[in-house]
Amino acid sequence: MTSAEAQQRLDELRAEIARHDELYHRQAKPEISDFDYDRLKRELADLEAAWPALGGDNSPSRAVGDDRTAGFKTYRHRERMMSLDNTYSAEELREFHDRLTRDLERDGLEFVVEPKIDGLAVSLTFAKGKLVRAVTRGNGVEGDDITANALTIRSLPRELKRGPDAPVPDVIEIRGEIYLTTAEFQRINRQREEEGEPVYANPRNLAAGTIKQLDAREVGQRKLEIVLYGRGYLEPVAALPETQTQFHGWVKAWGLPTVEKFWTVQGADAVLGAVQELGKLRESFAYATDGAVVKLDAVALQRRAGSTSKSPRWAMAYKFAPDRAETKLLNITVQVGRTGVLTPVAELDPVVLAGTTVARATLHNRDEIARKDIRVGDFVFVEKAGEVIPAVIGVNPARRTPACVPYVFPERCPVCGTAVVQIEGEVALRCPNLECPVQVRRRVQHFASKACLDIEGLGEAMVDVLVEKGWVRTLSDIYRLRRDELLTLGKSVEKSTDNLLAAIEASKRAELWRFINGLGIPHVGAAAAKDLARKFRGLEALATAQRDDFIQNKESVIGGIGETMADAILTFFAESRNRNVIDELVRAGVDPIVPAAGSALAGKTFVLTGTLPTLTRDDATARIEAAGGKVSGSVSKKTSYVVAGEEAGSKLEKAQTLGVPVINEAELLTMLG
Ligand SMILES: NC(=O)c1ccc[n+]([C@@H]2O[C@H](COP(=O)([O-])OP(=O)(O)OC[C@H]3O[C@@H](n4cnc5c(N)ncnc54)[C@H](O)[C@@H]3O)[C@@H](O)[C@H]2O)c1
Ligand SMILES: [Zn+2]
Repeated sequence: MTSAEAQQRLDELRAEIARHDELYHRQAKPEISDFDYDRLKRELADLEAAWPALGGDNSPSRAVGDDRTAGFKTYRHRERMMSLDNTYSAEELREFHDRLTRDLERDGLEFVVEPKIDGLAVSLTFAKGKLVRAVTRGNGVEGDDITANALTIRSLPRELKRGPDAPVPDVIEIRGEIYLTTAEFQRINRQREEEGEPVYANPRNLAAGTIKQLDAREVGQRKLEIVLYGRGYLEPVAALPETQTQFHGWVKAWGLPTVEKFWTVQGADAVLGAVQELGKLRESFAYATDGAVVKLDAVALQRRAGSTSKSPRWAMAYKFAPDRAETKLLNITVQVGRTGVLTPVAELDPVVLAGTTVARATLHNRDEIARKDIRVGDFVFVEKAGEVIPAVIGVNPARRTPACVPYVFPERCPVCGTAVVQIEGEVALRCPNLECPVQVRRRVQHFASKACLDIEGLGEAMVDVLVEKGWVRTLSDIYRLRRDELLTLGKSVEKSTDNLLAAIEASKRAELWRFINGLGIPHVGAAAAKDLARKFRGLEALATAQRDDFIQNKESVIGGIGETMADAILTFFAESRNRNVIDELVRAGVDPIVPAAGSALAGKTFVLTGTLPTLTRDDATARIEAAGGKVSGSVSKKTSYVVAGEEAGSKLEKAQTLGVPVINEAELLTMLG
């Protein structure tokens, strides 16, 4: 390789890695597997080592991947948050051990082997034992302040337990990982699938995407968890633990969630033994792990070993390679979701991967298939790591036969035949036909479901029948169902038909937010629907809203409705057919209940705690009561909201344990209108 060639490859690699860093850390939407990413990183490191003259001060090999995103205040860590050097090779793990033995001139070094939790790094600051702040890693120097979102984590204590076994320092940054359990990951993905939204590829991406939502109430609807294992800044320095093993004991004594298991061992063989044991045990852990972290146990030795610009020299991540198998791609099918998104799915010759039989795998979208040139009849590599959804990562070109022709993505919806479209800025292709039977079915099912109009008797099976018969093509058709037609559905359906028609009739007077939720606007869930109902007080007003009804000077006007949601709402109603749905619903007699003006808070109970920035307690109470709400002194399950200010105390804690929504003064003022 000439110097010019090396330079060219370096430039390519640096650009490519920077792009994947952005996708992974900031957008939580990686395009390639960690394994492939780590390979690119390794190639870069090797090239940089071979060509030290070819610069690279700004190289991604020198920096920590940056997760900072718009909408959050940033906060400077008192001590930097680092990344870890990683390897997939046992041999290199040995070299790490031998290097430290040499550098520290000491035999029989002790190491701690911990699970490497595949979540999102977070730093918690406790001052005088109280949790005051949660911050993401960011660029290592400063991160996003996600305190409000972290407070939705029920297993996170607000205060460190004091006891004889663990001194509570004046100030300490405790590092750990925010994650989603496998069960919660699957629950959310199932729901997304039902709603025709793309599913998340793994729990890590979903956790990362969740913690960066701007509405803490939306975050609270996904059950995030946390585990703590590391230490940042600490004051006074005399309170430093002697070993990492001791620190784990403290974390536990303070009452914080700790890693499920760790090993304290001596020598390279024992380290590898522990890593192997972890490899077997990790399937039983509540969180996804992508490897082991091996750390020098003695804190004094850690300090002697020091760190590079990016990672400590006293620790190393050993990553487990994902399970990979080769199998034949029998077919590609295309599914249509509620919002019309077309998702290609690989139908595979069944193969065993990471302990389960895999017969289908996601192909993401048209661009992915084209980029990897995946063809029906190819032998493909399928990969699955832990809880990750199996994915086709590429083809084996050596086994391609001439009969395999390039895959042509359907230009028409496989269900209704309408020409598909691509919305600007999206990779997905959609069937734009709002009357497409699959979409109609999913939309009507959503509209009638418990979270929306809650129409009894209009379950998924019934909706299927109505759509199949052609009686329901749009939401408003529900309100035009004919008794005589329904009676043709079978014998002795008279009673159930009358019940169904009565339930449908009653739903015309449901609360406004239920209709808003029922429209199926992307990104708009129940919490947002309630905010929108309070603000717009009618379907037509919402349908004709302008951008500045949502966002002014880049600031959100309606608490809880950020830019993504505002755009989704405007795009939705820019489609004339969606606006027609509103007109038709109104014409069909739909007349949602809107809380009367001046009683915006009717039936709601508030509890105030802490000092609010501008309102006194009496002011706040008077304004809540004027709007028809009640103010109570203690938090219970019946409390609608806790309004928390500076130095909020036990009431805030109680609200969090009971799952009562917590709002700040600004959100209260928005509710008051
Ligand atoms: N697929 C992609 O496109 C893509 C892009 C960028 C990064 N990545 C992946 O992200 C990672 C790189 O990011 P990184 O800098 O966070 O490195 P890393 O994840 O390899 O290691 C550092 C992180 O490990 C975490 N960690 C988990 N358990 C730990 C424990 N017990 N002790 C200490 N730390 C622990 C910490 O949050 C720490 O920040 C790599 O795994 C890489 O594969 C993937
Ligand atoms: Zn269609």
